[in-house]
Amino acid sequence: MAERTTMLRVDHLRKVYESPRGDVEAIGDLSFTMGAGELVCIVGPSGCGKTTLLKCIAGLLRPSDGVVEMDGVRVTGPTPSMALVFQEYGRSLYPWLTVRSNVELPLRHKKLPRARRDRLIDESLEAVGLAHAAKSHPWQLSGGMQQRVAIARAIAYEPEILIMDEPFAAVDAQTRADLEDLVRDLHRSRGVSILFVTHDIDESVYLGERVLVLSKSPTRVEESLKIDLPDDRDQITTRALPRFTELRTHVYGHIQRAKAR
Ligand SMILES: Nc1ncnc2c1ncn2[C@@H]1O[C@H](COP(=O)(O)OP(=O)(O)OP(=O)(O)O)[C@@H](O)[C@H]1O
Repeated sequence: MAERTTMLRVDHLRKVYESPRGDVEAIGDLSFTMGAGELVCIVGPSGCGKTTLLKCIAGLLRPSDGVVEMDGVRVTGPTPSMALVFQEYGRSLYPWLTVRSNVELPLRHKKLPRARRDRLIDESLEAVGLAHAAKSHPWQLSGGMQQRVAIARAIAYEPEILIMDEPFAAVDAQTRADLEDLVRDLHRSRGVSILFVTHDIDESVYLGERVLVLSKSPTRVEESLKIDLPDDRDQITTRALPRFTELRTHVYGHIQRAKAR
Protein backbone atom coordinates (compact mmCIF):
# COMPACT_ATOMS: atom_id res chain seq x y z
CA MET A 1 0.00 0.00 0.00
CA ALA A 2 1.29 3.49 -0.88
CA GLU A 3 2.44 5.61 2.06
CA ARG A 4 -0.39 7.94 3.08
CA THR A 5 0.22 11.62 3.73
CA THR A 6 -0.03 12.57 7.38
CA MET A 7 -3.31 14.31 8.06
CA LEU A 8 -3.64 14.36 11.83
CA ARG A 9 -0.69 14.81 14.15
CA VAL A 10 -0.94 14.57 17.92
CA ASP A 11 2.36 15.55 19.46
CA HIS A 12 3.27 15.20 23.14
CA LEU A 13 -0.31 15.90 24.17
CA ARG A 14 -0.95 16.27 27.89
CA LYS A 15 -4.18 17.16 29.63
CA VAL A 16 -4.61 17.93 33.29
CA TYR A 17 -8.08 18.72 34.66
CA GLU A 18 -7.81 21.25 37.44
CA SER A 19 -10.38 21.07 40.19
CA PRO A 20 -10.69 22.28 43.80
CA ARG A 21 -10.39 18.65 44.93
CA GLY A 22 -7.04 18.27 43.19
CA ASP A 23 -5.69 17.98 39.67
CA VAL A 24 -6.40 14.94 37.49
CA GLU A 25 -3.80 14.13 34.86
CA ALA A 26 -5.97 12.38 32.26
CA ILE A 27 -3.43 12.34 29.40
CA GLY A 28 0.23 11.95 30.25
CA ASP A 29 2.33 12.27 27.09
CA LEU A 30 0.60 11.05 23.99
CA SER A 31 1.80 11.16 20.38
CA PHE A 32 0.60 9.55 17.17
CA THR A 33 -0.09 10.42 13.54
CA MET A 34 -2.88 9.40 11.27
CA GLY A 35 -2.68 9.22 7.47
CA ALA A 36 -5.30 10.63 5.09
CA GLY A 37 -7.99 8.03 4.49
CA GLU A 38 -7.01 5.79 7.41
CA LEU A 39 -9.44 4.00 9.74
CA VAL A 40 -7.85 3.96 13.18
CA CYS A 41 -9.46 2.48 16.29
CA ILE A 42 -8.53 3.48 19.82
CA VAL A 43 -8.96 1.09 22.74
CA GLY A 44 -7.81 1.31 26.33
CA PRO A 45 -8.82 0.55 29.90
CA SER A 46 -11.99 2.15 31.20
CA GLY A 47 -11.46 5.77 32.27
CA CYS A 48 -8.04 5.99 30.62
CA GLY A 49 -8.78 9.27 28.86
CA LYS A 50 -10.20 8.30 25.45
CA THR A 51 -12.96 10.91 25.47
CA THR A 52 -10.55 13.55 26.75
CA LEU A 53 -8.22 12.73 23.85
CA LEU A 54 -11.01 13.05 21.27
CA LYS A 55 -12.15 16.35 22.75
CA CYS A 56 -8.61 17.72 22.55
CA ILE A 57 -8.29 16.52 18.94
CA ALA A 58 -11.65 18.08 17.99
CA GLY A 59 -10.67 21.42 19.54
CA LEU A 60 -13.36 21.20 22.24
CA LEU A 61 -10.81 21.08 25.07
CA ARG A 62 -7.55 22.95 25.32
CA PRO A 63 -4.54 20.67 25.96
CA SER A 64 -2.33 21.50 28.95
CA ASP A 65 0.71 20.76 26.79
CA GLY A 66 1.56 19.58 23.31
CA VAL A 67 -0.19 20.17 19.99
CA VAL A 68 -2.82 18.76 17.67
CA GLU A 69 -2.35 19.55 13.99
CA MET A 70 -4.71 18.91 11.11
CA ASP A 71 -3.11 19.15 7.66
CA GLY A 72 -0.18 20.96 9.24
CA VAL A 73 -2.35 23.60 10.95
CA ARG A 74 -2.64 23.74 14.72
CA VAL A 75 -6.14 22.95 16.01
CA THR A 76 -7.25 25.62 18.49
CA GLY A 77 -11.03 25.19 18.29
CA PRO A 78 -13.73 23.28 16.43
CA THR A 79 -12.93 23.00 12.72
CA PRO A 80 -15.12 22.13 9.70
CA SER A 81 -12.60 19.46 8.71
CA MET A 82 -13.84 17.24 11.58
CA ALA A 83 -17.28 15.82 12.42
CA LEU A 84 -18.15 14.00 15.61
CA VAL A 85 -20.52 11.14 16.40
CA PHE A 86 -21.13 10.37 20.07
CA GLN A 87 -22.60 7.42 21.91
CA GLU A 88 -25.69 9.31 23.04
CA TYR A 89 -27.52 9.65 19.74
CA GLY A 90 -30.76 10.39 21.65
CA ARG A 91 -29.27 13.59 22.99
CA SER A 92 -27.51 14.64 19.81
CA LEU A 93 -30.63 14.72 17.61
CA TYR A 94 -33.36 17.36 17.86
CA PRO A 95 -36.67 15.57 18.51
CA TRP A 96 -38.82 18.35 17.05
CA LEU A 97 -36.99 18.30 13.70
CA THR A 98 -37.48 15.69 11.00
CA VAL A 99 -34.63 13.35 10.10
CA ARG A 100 -33.95 15.45 7.02
CA SER A 101 -33.83 18.71 9.00
CA ASN A 102 -31.50 17.12 11.59
CA VAL A 103 -29.07 16.24 8.81
CA GLU A 104 -29.45 19.67 7.25
CA LEU A 105 -28.82 21.71 10.39
CA PRO A 106 -24.99 21.85 10.45
CA LEU A 107 -24.91 22.40 6.69
CA ARG A 108 -26.63 25.76 7.17
CA HIS A 109 -23.33 27.11 8.48
CA LYS A 110 -21.59 26.13 5.26
CA LYS A 111 -23.52 28.59 3.08
CA LEU A 112 -23.86 26.11 0.21
CA PRO A 113 -26.16 26.61 -2.76
CA ARG A 114 -29.58 25.07 -2.05
CA ALA A 115 -29.25 22.36 -4.74
CA ARG A 116 -25.88 21.20 -3.42
CA ARG A 117 -27.14 21.14 0.14
CA ASP A 118 -30.13 19.03 -0.92
CA ARG A 119 -27.90 16.63 -2.81
CA LEU A 120 -25.59 16.16 0.19
CA ILE A 121 -28.57 15.39 2.44
CA ASP A 122 -30.11 12.95 -0.05
CA GLU A 123 -26.81 11.16 -0.66
CA SER A 124 -25.93 10.78 3.01
CA LEU A 125 -29.39 9.50 3.96
CA GLU A 126 -29.15 7.06 1.08
CA ALA A 127 -25.67 5.97 2.22
CA VAL A 128 -26.94 5.04 5.68
CA GLY A 129 -30.08 3.35 4.31
CA LEU A 130 -32.55 5.93 5.60
CA ALA A 131 -33.80 7.67 2.46
CA HIS A 132 -37.29 6.34 3.25
CA ALA A 133 -37.29 7.89 6.74
CA ALA A 134 -36.42 11.48 5.78
CA LYS A 135 -39.78 12.85 6.93
CA SER A 136 -39.91 10.91 10.20
CA HIS A 137 -38.92 12.36 13.55
CA PRO A 138 -36.08 10.78 15.56
CA TRP A 139 -38.45 9.53 18.28
CA GLN A 140 -40.26 7.46 15.66
CA LEU A 141 -37.07 5.51 14.92
CA SER A 142 -35.20 2.68 16.67
CA GLY A 143 -31.93 3.41 18.47
CA GLY A 144 -29.89 1.98 15.61
CA MET A 145 -31.76 4.12 13.09
CA GLN A 146 -31.21 7.23 15.22
CA GLN A 147 -27.51 6.53 15.26
CA ARG A 148 -27.65 6.20 11.46
CA VAL A 149 -29.17 9.70 11.35
CA ALA A 150 -26.26 11.01 13.45
CA ILE A 151 -23.82 9.33 11.05
CA ALA A 152 -25.66 10.74 8.01
CA ARG A 153 -25.47 14.21 9.55
CA ALA A 154 -21.73 13.83 10.10
CA ILE A 155 -20.92 12.60 6.57
CA ALA A 156 -23.21 15.17 4.89
CA TYR A 157 -20.90 17.79 6.39
CA GLU A 158 -18.10 16.28 4.25
CA PRO A 159 -15.46 16.23 6.98
CA GLU A 160 -11.92 15.09 6.26
CA ILE A 161 -12.08 13.07 9.43
CA LEU A 162 -14.98 11.45 11.21
CA ILE A 163 -14.42 11.15 14.94
CA MET A 164 -16.57 8.54 16.66
CA ASP A 165 -16.70 8.14 20.44
CA GLU A 166 -18.08 4.71 21.35
CA PRO A 167 -20.89 5.28 18.88
CA PHE A 168 -22.45 1.82 19.17
CA ALA A 169 -22.19 1.25 22.92
CA ALA A 170 -25.92 1.80 23.44
CA VAL A 171 -27.37 -0.40 20.68
CA ASP A 172 -28.11 -4.12 20.66
CA ALA A 173 -25.57 -6.63 19.32
CA GLN A 174 -27.19 -7.25 15.93
CA THR A 175 -27.67 -3.55 15.22
CA ARG A 176 -24.11 -2.98 16.32
CA ALA A 177 -22.81 -5.49 13.76
CA ASP A 178 -24.83 -3.77 11.00
CA LEU A 179 -23.51 -0.35 12.03
CA GLU A 180 -19.92 -1.65 12.09
CA ASP A 181 -20.35 -2.80 8.50
CA LEU A 182 -21.88 0.56 7.62
CA VAL A 183 -18.79 2.34 8.97
CA ARG A 184 -16.47 0.11 6.94
CA ASP A 185 -18.59 0.67 3.81
CA LEU A 186 -18.56 4.45 4.29
CA HIS A 187 -14.82 4.39 4.80
CA ARG A 188 -14.26 2.44 1.62
CA SER A 189 -16.84 4.15 -0.58
CA ARG A 190 -16.21 7.74 0.52
CA GLY A 191 -12.55 7.62 1.48
CA VAL A 192 -13.27 9.53 4.71
CA SER A 193 -10.70 9.10 7.48
CA ILE A 194 -12.17 7.66 10.66
CA LEU A 195 -10.92 7.80 14.24
CA PHE A 196 -13.06 5.38 16.22
CA VAL A 197 -12.96 4.97 20.00
CA THR A 198 -14.40 1.79 21.44
CA HIS A 199 -14.37 -0.29 24.64
CA ASP A 200 -14.79 -3.40 22.56
CA ILE A 201 -11.53 -5.11 21.59
CA ASP A 202 -13.18 -7.35 18.96
CA GLU A 203 -14.83 -4.31 17.41
CA SER A 204 -11.51 -2.47 17.20
CA VAL A 205 -9.86 -5.40 15.40
CA TYR A 206 -12.82 -6.00 13.08
CA LEU A 207 -13.07 -2.34 12.04
CA GLY A 208 -9.59 -0.95 12.15
CA GLU A 209 -6.73 -0.77 9.68
CA ARG A 210 -4.74 0.08 12.77
CA VAL A 211 -5.47 -0.13 16.49
CA LEU A 212 -3.94 2.25 19.01
CA VAL A 213 -3.84 0.67 22.46
CA LEU A 214 -3.76 3.23 25.27
CA SER A 215 -2.34 2.79 28.75
CA LYS A 216 -4.34 3.55 31.85
CA SER A 217 -4.58 7.18 32.97
CA PRO A 218 -2.42 9.36 32.67
CA THR A 219 -2.63 7.82 29.24
CA ARG A 220 -0.10 7.38 26.47
CA VAL A 221 0.06 5.09 23.43
CA GLU A 222 1.08 1.57 24.50
CA GLU A 223 1.10 0.17 21.00
CA SER A 224 0.16 0.99 17.42
CA LEU A 225 -0.89 -2.31 15.87
CA LYS A 226 -1.41 -2.77 12.14
CA ILE A 227 -4.45 -4.97 11.47
CA ASP A 228 -3.32 -7.22 8.64
CA LEU A 229 -6.72 -8.80 7.96
CA PRO A 230 -8.11 -8.79 4.41
CA ASP A 231 -9.83 -5.52 3.41
CA ASP A 232 -13.01 -7.39 2.51
CA ARG A 233 -14.41 -8.16 5.93
CA ASP A 234 -17.65 -9.71 7.03
CA GLN A 235 -18.99 -10.50 10.45
CA ILE A 236 -18.87 -14.27 10.08
CA THR A 237 -15.81 -15.08 7.98
CA THR A 238 -13.48 -12.40 9.33
CA ARG A 239 -14.25 -13.08 12.98
CA ALA A 240 -13.64 -16.81 12.39
CA LEU A 241 -10.13 -16.26 10.98
CA PRO A 242 -7.26 -17.55 13.17
CA ARG A 243 -5.50 -14.22 12.57
CA PHE A 244 -8.52 -12.36 14.00
CA THR A 245 -8.23 -14.41 17.18
CA GLU A 246 -4.47 -13.81 17.36
CA LEU A 247 -4.92 -10.05 17.00
CA ARG A 248 -7.73 -9.78 19.56
CA THR A 249 -5.76 -11.89 22.03
CA HIS A 250 -2.74 -9.66 21.49
CA VAL A 251 -4.75 -6.47 22.13
CA TYR A 252 -6.51 -8.03 25.12
CA GLY A 253 -3.17 -8.98 26.66
CA HIS A 254 -1.87 -5.46 26.19
CA ILE A 255 -4.87 -3.92 27.89
CA GLN A 256 -4.68 -6.34 30.81
CA ARG A 257 -0.98 -5.47 31.28
CA ALA A 258 -1.76 -1.75 30.93
CA LYS A 259 -4.40 -2.04 33.68
CA ALA A 260 -1.99 -3.85 35.99
CA ARG A 261 0.86 -1.34 35.66
N1 LIG B 1 -14.22 17.56 33.51
C1 LIG B 1 -13.43 16.77 34.22
N2 LIG B 1 -12.89 17.20 35.39
C2 LIG B 1 -12.07 16.42 36.13
N3 LIG B 1 -11.69 15.17 35.77
C3 LIG B 1 -12.19 14.68 34.61
C4 LIG B 1 -13.09 15.45 33.79
N4 LIG B 1 -13.41 14.69 32.69
C5 LIG B 1 -12.76 13.52 32.82
N5 LIG B 1 -12.02 13.51 33.99
C6 LIG B 1 -11.16 12.42 34.46
O1 LIG B 1 -10.19 12.17 33.45
C7 LIG B 1 -9.95 10.77 33.32
C8 LIG B 1 -10.24 10.33 31.90
O2 LIG B 1 -11.63 10.48 31.61
P1 LIG B 1 -12.25 10.17 30.17
O3 LIG B 1 -13.73 10.36 30.25
O4 LIG B 1 -11.51 10.94 29.13
O5 LIG B 1 -11.88 8.62 30.01
P2 LIG B 1 -12.51 7.52 29.05
O6 LIG B 1 -11.39 6.59 28.69
O7 LIG B 1 -13.23 8.16 27.91
O8 LIG B 1 -13.57 6.82 30.02
P3 LIG B 1 -14.59 5.62 29.73
O9 LIG B 1 -13.77 4.41 29.48
O10 LIG B 1 -15.39 5.53 31.00
O11 LIG B 1 -15.43 6.04 28.56
C9 LIG B 1 -10.84 10.09 34.36
O12 LIG B 1 -10.05 9.88 35.52
C10 LIG B 1 -11.93 11.12 34.64
O13 LIG B 1 -12.43 10.99 35.93
